[in-house]
This record gives sequence, structure tokens and C-alpha cells, in this order.
Amino acid sequence: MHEKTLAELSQALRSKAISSVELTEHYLKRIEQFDGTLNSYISVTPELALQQARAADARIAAGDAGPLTGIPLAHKDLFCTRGVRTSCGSKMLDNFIAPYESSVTQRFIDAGAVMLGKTNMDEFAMGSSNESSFYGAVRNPWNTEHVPGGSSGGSAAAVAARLCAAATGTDTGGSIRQPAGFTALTGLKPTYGRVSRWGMIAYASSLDQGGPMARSAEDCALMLQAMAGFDAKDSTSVEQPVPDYSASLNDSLKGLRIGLPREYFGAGLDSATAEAIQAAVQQFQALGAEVREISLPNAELAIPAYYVIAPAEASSNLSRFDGVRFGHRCDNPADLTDLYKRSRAEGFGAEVKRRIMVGAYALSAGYYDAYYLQAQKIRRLIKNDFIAAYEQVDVILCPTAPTPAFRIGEKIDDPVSLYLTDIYTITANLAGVPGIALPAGFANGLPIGMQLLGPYFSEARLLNIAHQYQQHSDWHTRTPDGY
Ligand SMILES: NC(=O)C[C@H](N)C(=O)O
Repeated sequence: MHEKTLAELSQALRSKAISSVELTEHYLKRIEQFDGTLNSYISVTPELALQQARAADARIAAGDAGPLTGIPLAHKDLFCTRGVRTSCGSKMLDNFIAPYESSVTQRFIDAGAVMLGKTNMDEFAMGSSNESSFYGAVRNPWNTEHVPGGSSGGSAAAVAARLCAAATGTDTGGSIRQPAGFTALTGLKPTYGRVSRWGMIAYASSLDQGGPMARSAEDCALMLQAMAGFDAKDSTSVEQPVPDYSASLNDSLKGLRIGLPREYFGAGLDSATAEAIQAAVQQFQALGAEVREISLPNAELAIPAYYVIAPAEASSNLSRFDGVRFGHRCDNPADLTDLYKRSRAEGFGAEVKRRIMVGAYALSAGYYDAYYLQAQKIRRLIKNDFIAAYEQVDVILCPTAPTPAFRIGEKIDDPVSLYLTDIYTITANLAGVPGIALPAGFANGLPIGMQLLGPYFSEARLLNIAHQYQQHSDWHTRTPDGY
């Protein structure tokens, strides 16, 4: 059953070839079998899952089923799920049972989907390898010595190993696209404001965006359909109609103008990755696309700007974890200051502390203009680069990361080298534009990812382009050995 894509499972459920209870039990068994090694789930919720599966079967029997009814999914552990631990990968929230449901997970409940559990992630989504999780590193099913990417590494590993049909992720600086690239998945970061952030534990609020991680563009379209849309509870949610993302999947690519940003194909790009992207370019040309070189001249400023803006917002967002209202509280505090200090010192891991310090420094009086304000100006330049590029081309094609997945432990002692793995993904977050990652090949058994970036609200077009590529390639159909 797990060989089937979400779209195929959806058909099988509605034709009653399988029941949601059978399917859910099957995935729960697989989680038991494989997740001891992979560590892709922080919490598995079998009782809730089976209860939802029974309800889904009843809906199907009553003829009241949508495409996601009865489909077993997993959610990144930063979406609040009522009555279920929502840890954000941190000791700080190890004991936090969310009292309410995030808008995204509520939409999946309304669609009749099943939640198998909550997936592992870098602590507070800070990381690109899933090694900063309080619950331990996640292993990449393509090679368990390697990372699955991050911060949505648990979702990536779970979908790649077929331990759920699809999953949610969030992308602040590449956290959906980079792990999708490292695990041969299709992952979509929507336009900022397309998917509600309500009930998503905030990291960098002006960049965070939830999105789907699945086996194909077709599956992502079904997932995004449920996730996208205006939400009055999120002040940055955009009131814009949601198109039918599946309707345009088969549109032709004739005349599509693809831009290759010169800055993304320079030093630091691994040669096997460059070759795979070149081959994909040829495939797109064969499908009728025109390809030309473009420039995103301020791309090299993206990492330094991001690593000021994201920590600045994080230092502010994470000030709510004070040991008073929720989360970890130290034992026997001497006074209020001691309570704050020790609760935070004990609850947060090293990377989170590093970013709180960087962010607090960048925002402090006297340095604000030099760092935060400068970074915001760079952000505007990067946004302008994209706007100018989209006057010449319809979409931008580039790798998701400079190399395939690296080894667990390889970069952990060198934060800057880890930050550099986000070099191709971060610009889209700073500009707020959407991007889709999809598999473009393999090197030494490890997946190579490419991404397509489009103008604001071009998700339907990105899904269409990715789907057309997937009609003419089979990278996305491959399964890691043993799964
Ligand atoms: N959250 C993300 O999108 C990941 C990014 N690597 C970061 O650490 O900020």
C-alpha cells in the first residue's frame, strides 16, 4: 500500500479497494519497524490516528469524501495540535500539550485526513541538518550515515521512507526545499501569506511559511489545496482566491521562459549537482521551454542578511519562553530572575542560544542601524532582483543546495558552513516568492534536488512545471533500498 502516491491512495480509498483503518494500521506498523533507526517522528499518535481513520471510513461510506479523506499524514512538530505534545524539537516544549489546533492542521482535520504523529525537526526550526533536535538526529533513508536536511528533516525522512503518505513542513530559509532535495521529494514553499501561520510556533515571523512535502508535484497540489487560503487569525495572511492546483498540472510548457541565475552556478557548486541540473534544463527545452541566463546580483548578500533578520525575529519570538507561562521551568528558583535565567539556560539548546544572542545583539540600541536596518535594506534589494528577473522570465531554475546530503556530524561544529547550505534557498524567503523543490538525479546513491522559483502566487504554475518534468523523468518514483 505504501508504494502508492497520495493521489493513488486517494483513488483506492474512494473506490473502497482499501479502508483508511487498514492503511493507517499499515503505516503505523512501518513506523514501528523503521523509525527506531530513522528517528523521523517525535510523537506517534496511534489512537488518535485510528479514531480519525474510522471517522474517515464513515465519511467515505456516506459519499462525503474529499481527496484527503482517510489519508495518513504526519505534521512537523511545530504545528500546534490540540491535546498532543507540540515540542518544536526542544526540551523547552518537551512537556507542552497544545491547548488549541493550528489553522493548517485544522484544515487537514476538516478534510478528513489522518494524523499519524508529529515529525522530528531542528530545535525551533533552526538548522539545515536536523541535528539540533532535542530528540536526536534524523537519519536519511537513502543513506543512514547522512543527514536528511533540515529543519523539516523528520517530515522528509518519514515521507521518503514511506512512513506516511505526505507531510507538512515549514520553510523560513529553505527548510522545506533543502530536505526535499536531500531525500528525493517534492516540497513546496508557498508565497509568504498564502498559508496561515496561526498556531505554527514562530521562528522568524516575516519569513516562516508552511507547505507540503510529498512524493510528487501532483501530491503537493492536493496537499496545498487543503493548506492554502485566507485566515483572519493570521494578520499576514493574504486575501486572494485559491486556484484549483490540480486543474493546470497538465498545461503545456511550450514557450515557458526559464531563467538560470548566473550567481547560483558558480564556485562551491558540486559538479554532479551541476550536471544533473544541466540535464534537467535540456529536458525542459525538449518540452518546449526557452532557457536563458539571468542575474540575481544581490544573491551573495542573502546569507548575511538572513542570519541577522532571522535571529533578530527569533530573539523576540522566543522571549515568550520564560518558564512562567508554558514549557520548561527550572527546579526551586531563588527569585524571578533566577527562574528566567535557569529555565531558559536549561530549556534551549546551543544553536537556539547562539541565535538568541546574535539576534539580541543585532537589535540592541547602537547596533540596530548597523545590522538590522542594513539587513532589511539588503532584503529589499533581493526582492527587487526577483521582480526584475520576472520581467524577463517566467520561472527561475537552480539547485536546492550546493551538494547532496552530507554526513551526520560533518558540519555540526562549524555553524557557518551549515548556514552556507542554505545559499540557494534563502533568497526566496527574503523576497517572499514561492519555490518548489523536486528531484533531478542521484550521485553516489544520494538524491540531487533542483528548485523552481516563481513570481508571487505562481504556485499553480510551479506545480504544473514540476508535474510536466515528472511525467518525463522517474527520479521521484525511486524508493530508498529496504523501504
Ligand atoms: N528554518 C529554516 O528554514 C532553516 C534555516 N536553515 C535556518 O536555520 O534558519
